[in-house]
Amino acid sequence: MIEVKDLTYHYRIDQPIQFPDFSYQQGQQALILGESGCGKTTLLHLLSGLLKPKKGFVSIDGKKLNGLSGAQLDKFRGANIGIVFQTPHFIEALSVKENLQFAQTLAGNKKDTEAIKSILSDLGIGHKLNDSVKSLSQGEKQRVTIARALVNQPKLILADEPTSALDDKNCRAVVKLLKEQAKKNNATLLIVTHDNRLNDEFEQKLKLS
Ligand SMILES: Nc1ncnc2c1ncn2[C@@H]1O[C@H](COP(=O)(O)OP(=O)(O)OP(=O)(O)O)[C@@H](O)[C@H]1O
Repeated sequence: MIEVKDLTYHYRIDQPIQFPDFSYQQGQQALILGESGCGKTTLLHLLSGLLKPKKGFVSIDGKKLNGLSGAQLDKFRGANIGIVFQTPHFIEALSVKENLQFAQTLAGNKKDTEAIKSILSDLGIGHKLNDSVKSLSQGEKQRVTIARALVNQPKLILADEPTSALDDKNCRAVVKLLKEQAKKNNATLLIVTHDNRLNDEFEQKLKLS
């Protein structure tokens, strides 16, 4: 489903970041672990095509991201990849529903309020549908971030440190939600983190150094 080979990136040419080769099948769930600064966010941006590798490739469903133009990449990402970013960012002037509808439109899909209601209800925030995102608590914002990553039923879900700011209870809840939602859609789930609390939750682990 996803394959990474010879992947190298650098922000400064004298400081290359090399990543190990790996591949995961459709529906697999894995943790990508590593200390702060080792390149986790960089890897996630490479996997989603937000950064272009200096060497090597990322291939998703047999399609090498390097070969796609900017516009093709945007479309491919919208249709196939859901990203849970480290810090939630929404269009503040819009409601939860409108933010999620916007994500559907961006991916080239029709607005589907029923699908939005269903995901929000799975995430325990169905009653927040028409609320302004500005009015949400941090934990609720985190759930809307997850909802936005899932709303287009992506084949691949990438999450960047989704639990590092959460207490133990919410940490367990967010991991459970991500795993359940990925399973429901048979999506591949990759979580990059330095949160060791997630260690026991996943059989598949990849360590970056
Ligand atoms: N825009 C940038 N310009 C220059 N260097 C950068 C940039 N972004 C990241 N780096 C450097 O690249 C390395 C990897 O950064 P990255 O953010 O991928 O690490 P990380 O493992 O996600 O860290 P953390 O766990 O602290 O978020 C770090 O040394 C960082 O300082």
